[in-house]
Parts: sequence; structure tokens; C-alpha cells
Amino acid sequence: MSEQIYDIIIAGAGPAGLVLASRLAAAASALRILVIESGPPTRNDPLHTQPARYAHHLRPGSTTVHFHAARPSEALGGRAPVVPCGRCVGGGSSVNFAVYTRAAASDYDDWKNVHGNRGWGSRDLLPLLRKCETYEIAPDQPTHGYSGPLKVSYGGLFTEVGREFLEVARVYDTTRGETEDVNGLFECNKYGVRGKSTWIDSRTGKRSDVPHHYIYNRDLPNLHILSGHHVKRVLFTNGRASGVEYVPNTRFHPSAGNSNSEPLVAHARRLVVLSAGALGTPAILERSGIGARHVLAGVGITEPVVELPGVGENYQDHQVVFAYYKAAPEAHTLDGIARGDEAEIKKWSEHWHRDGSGLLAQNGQDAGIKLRPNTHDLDVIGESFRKRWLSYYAPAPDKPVLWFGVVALYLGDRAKLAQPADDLKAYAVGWFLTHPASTGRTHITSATDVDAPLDLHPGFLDSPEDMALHKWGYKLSREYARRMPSYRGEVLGTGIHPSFAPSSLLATRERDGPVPVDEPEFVYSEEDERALEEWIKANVSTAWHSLGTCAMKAREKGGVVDERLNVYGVEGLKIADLSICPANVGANTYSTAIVVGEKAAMIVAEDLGIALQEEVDDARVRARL
Ligand SMILES: Cc1cc2nc3c(=O)[nH]c(=O)nc-3n(C[C@H](O)[C@H](O)[C@H](O)COP(=O)(O)OP(=O)(O)OC[C@H]3O[C@@H](n4cnc5c(N)ncnc54)[C@H](O)[C@@H]3O)c2cc1C
Repeated sequence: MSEQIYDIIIAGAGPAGLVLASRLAAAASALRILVIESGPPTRNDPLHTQPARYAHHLRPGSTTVHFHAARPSEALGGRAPVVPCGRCVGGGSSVNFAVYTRAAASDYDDWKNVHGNRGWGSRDLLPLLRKCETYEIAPDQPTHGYSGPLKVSYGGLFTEVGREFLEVARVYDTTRGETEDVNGLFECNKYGVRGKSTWIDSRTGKRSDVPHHYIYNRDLPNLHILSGHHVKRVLFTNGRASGVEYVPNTRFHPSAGNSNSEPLVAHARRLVVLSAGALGTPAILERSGIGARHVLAGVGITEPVVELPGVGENYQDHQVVFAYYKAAPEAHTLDGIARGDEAEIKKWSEHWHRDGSGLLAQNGQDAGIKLRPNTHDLDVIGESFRKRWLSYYAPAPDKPVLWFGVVALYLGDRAKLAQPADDLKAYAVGWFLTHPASTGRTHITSATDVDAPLDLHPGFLDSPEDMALHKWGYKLSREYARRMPSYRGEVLGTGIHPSFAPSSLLATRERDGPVPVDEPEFVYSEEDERALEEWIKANVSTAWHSLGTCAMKAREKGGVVDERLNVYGVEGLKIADLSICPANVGANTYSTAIVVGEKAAMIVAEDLGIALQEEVDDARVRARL
């Protein structure tokens, strides 16, 4: 058995774990830090650095994403959803869609005031939200940063469907108005004047992932990243985390035998941090004997190290649905790149290499709104949502109810297409629930086998008010999409839209172009409503935003960590990833993962008595703004 000694061991190289590792390694050269990551390295690989290549990572057989199959769900009509998570150096930050959105201030304020975590309110986290970013979009915005490692821009090309979505909104929805900054934290329900921003560098067209901007570009000799290895469990000596057991990932080390082989050991003199994400971290804790007694007993651990019933509970996600429409042949979409069309990739690579522009420097998601219902919308949504609206949303005017917007590609199953043509150009008008009422859980099924599937129930649609919001989302989607000049009818195929009766006006048909913006809205019969519900059950899926499974709240309320990220009941063990979120955030989750990493770095630095370095202003960026 090989043994190694470090000061700090971090399990998982996702964005939160790597931000933490980078900040600490830069601040104290004497600290020896080891990060152990299940997946492969990502350095200078265009599949990671070119933002538009994200669909590649979601293909079957992907080596950079792990597909967690959940158990069949009654609320989904017996369907078993799949939750993919990034599994590579950078975690989700290296494979995600690079959509830049930020939570509502009140989301973080809830973490502080409702869940009792001092230091985690919006005013506490704002300096960290600024510290991580360089906002290339506009100068002097009060909540944005201008010297952080991660660049934020509009990307390399404004798609037709993005522009058209906003043009339709200006005429079709005159109630909400526009704003310069949809991500300023303190307001929502307005359309961005230029659309949506991205985690993309405007100068190079590169993805703003964490490895290339916090790790690979820095000289950190005291930081070692061991990729291709799974952390199996945490080791304890007299109630203190003293190291980890880990095994080679047989996918990258086939000669290592199986994942049950004799584990390797790394010792931590000062701290072990779990940063394996909302599905990885609770699994490591449970394999280490920390969790609910009945869950641990179920896998043969009869003597828990610490009994913490909250481990793996409180799972949350955003429940996304996409409704697809055919786009005009001349519209720019990411379909060719997503299909791996070499000529298309070569063409756009030339732009990308030349000046960071074009479709490869894009994510196809350049228009949308963080939406709240008005009085009329509340009537459309119906009574099942009213109570949640009054108790949760009405008192917090900065909280959206849906993210609603356009995505310039067909991301669905090609086997469902009526005509799986290679020249299909499509766009979705899709939505996700920003704070679904439904929650779920995840637990291990083996105490020893790191490759054993999880017992995962994400809980999609378990609460009826979530269904009501999805139905509203679809109704809006059809109305926006068919008014856009690039519209050429719905994408036809099996289950791509609800099975409305052929006599219904809503039935999908071949169409040549858009309807006038003042076209009357569709009216849904009871039969249409039923067809829509069945379709939502069949199509709602993860928004790839898992969180909350080791919540930061009081132990007696199911909490797993305290506000200093310490796991209850042991010493020397912290968690730094999205599993700590006590409640959801109304936005895509990358920015929150980075902020958790930045906050964890502050907390650990305070604990160890070291000073973190500040970011130095990038004068070149300032000159360009
Ligand atoms: C396909 C996809 C698209 C997304 N799109 C967007 C988007 O456009 N915008 C946005 O804001 N957010 C997006 N997200 C979400 C965002 O990327 C995640 O919320 C974020 O990455 C979570 O960060 P994390 O640090 O909590 O964990 P993760 O990113 O999940 O990282 C955890 C890491 O730990 C590793 N790990 C797990 N178990 C072990 C183990 N036992 N041993 C060692 N290593 C382990 C994993 O391999 C992984 O690399 C997307 C995510 C995905 C997957």
C-alpha cells in the first residue's frame, strides 16, 4: 500500500474544490495540497476550451461526464430520469453550457436568515461574486467585478433566434420592460437589452472554466492534482479526519483491476475537504460511516462514525423542459457543431483561433428572462401554485419563478426525430423552475464499491405546483416561438411536443413561417391540458444543477455542515461544493459553486492563519471597456 502525506486533501476537482485549492496554494507556498479527481485532465483540450462543444460531453460513452441513473419515479409515470454530472478536472465548469446567471440576493439572504448561516448573506458574498469575475460587458456596474480570473461576455456571435426572441418580447410582452443587467442580484422580471451573458472570454473565445483560469495558468508547485482516481472514504484518527482512501478509476487505469482493489492512502496533517459535488460528496460521507443510521445499516455499516440523517437528503435541481422548433435554414444554430460536423467545426475554428469570435465562442443561449408571473399569469398557472406564490415568492420580488429563454440547437434525442436530417436547424424555447417545491435524495448502495450506482430519487414533479409552472412554461414557449421570424414550425417526431389531438389547433404541423405578433393566443381544452401534462411527465429532466445534499444548517434540522463548513461530529473535515446549499438559488449554479469555493478559501485561510492574495486589475480589459 502506497502512502503519502499532505497538509490538505481535497476530494474532487470541480469548480468549488479547485477555487479553494488555487487560493490556498497561492497564499501559502509551504502548504502541501493534494486534489484527487475521478475524471481525466482537461488542459488545452478544445473540447473543453471551445464553449460550443458542450454537447459532445453529453454523448453516450462520454469520459468527462458521469450519468447517474435515478430510480423509476411515480410522478414521472414510471420513468427513471438520468442526472449527468461533470467528471473531469474542472467538474461541471469544464463541460457546462457556460450560461452566466447569478442568484437573487434574497436566495443568499435566506441561507443566512432562514437557515441561520452567519457570513452567507448576499452582502457577505457580493465581494466574492466580484472577486471571481472580469465583467467584460459594461464598465462600472455596481455588483460586478473587473479583475477576477473568469471572463464574462456576450460570446462571439449574437444568434438570430436570440435577437428575435427579444424583438418578440418587446411587442408581445409590454409589461416587463428591459434592463441593462439581468444579473445585478437585486431585481428580476426584465428582459436584458442585449440578451444573456456567458462565461466566455471575449478576446480569446475560450470557456471561463476554473482549471484554465485558477490552476493551469498559475505556478503552484505545492499543489498536486491526481486525476483518474476515486476517493473511496475518509479515514479518522480519534475523531479527526486524518486522510483518505482512494482507488484508480478503472476507465483510465484498466490495468488496475477493479475498483474494489486494495485502496491507496493519502494522509492529511491539517484538513480533508470534500468537493465531489452534490452527488459525489454525500456518497463519500456515507462510505466513511457518516449518514443516517438506516442508510448505513442498509449497506452493512452497523457502527456509524457520526449519525447525520441529513446526508444525501434535501436534493434539489431546477427541472428543465425544452420545446423544439425548426429554424430557418439561414439561421445560425449550434446543431452542426453538436452533431460533430467536421466541416462546420473547421469553419468556425478559423474564426475562434483568429480573434475568439464566431459560433464556437457561443453557447446558443443568448436571450432569456428570469420570469415572475403577473396577476393574469397567476390565473393561467392556477390554484395549485397560489399558496407557494403567496408564502415564498410574493415577499421576495427579486426571486424569479422560471428561467425562460431560447437555445439555438436541438439538444434532444435524435432517435425521436421524424426526419433525422443532418441539415436540421432548430431552437428551443425552454424553461426551468428556479425554486421547485419538489425535493429528492441520494444514497449509496454499496459501502465499498465506488462504481456502484446511487440510489437516487431527484423528486422531479413530486409536488403538484411544479407541474402547474411547467404547463405555463410550455404555453409561453409556443407563443414566443411561433412569432419569431426564424420559426418554421415545431420539430416533428415522437414525443417532441405533446400528443395533442389532430383536431386541436395546438397539434404540430409543417409550417413555412411565423404568425403575426398580434395573433390570438392558443386556448387549451381540457384534453389539450391532459396531453400537456403527460408530455411534461415524459420530458422534464435535470437542469444539471444538483445541490443541497449536505445542507449547511443546524444539525437538529437535518444539517450536515455548520456555517464554517465543518461536518458535524468530527474534526478536520469540511465540505466545499454545491451540496452545502441549504436552499435553492434562482439561477444556473456555476456562479454559486465558484462563490462557495471562494468562501471556503476564506474560511480555511482564517482557520490556518494565512492571508489570501487579492486579484490584480487586468489593465488590458479595463482599456477595452
Ligand atoms: C452538463 C452541464 C451543464 C451545465 N450548464 C451550466 C451552465 O450553463 N451555467 C451554470 O451556471 N451552470 C451549469 N451547470 C452547473 C454547474 O456546472 C455546476 O453547478 C457546478 O459545476 C457544481 O460545482 P461543484 O464544485 O459543486 O461540483 P461538480 O462540478 O459536480 O464537481 C465535482 C467533481 O468531483 C469529482 N468527484 C465526484 N466523486 C468523486 C470521488 N469519489 N473521488 C474523486 N472525485 C470525485 C467529479 O468527477 C467532479 O469533477 C451545468 C452542469 C452540467 C453537468
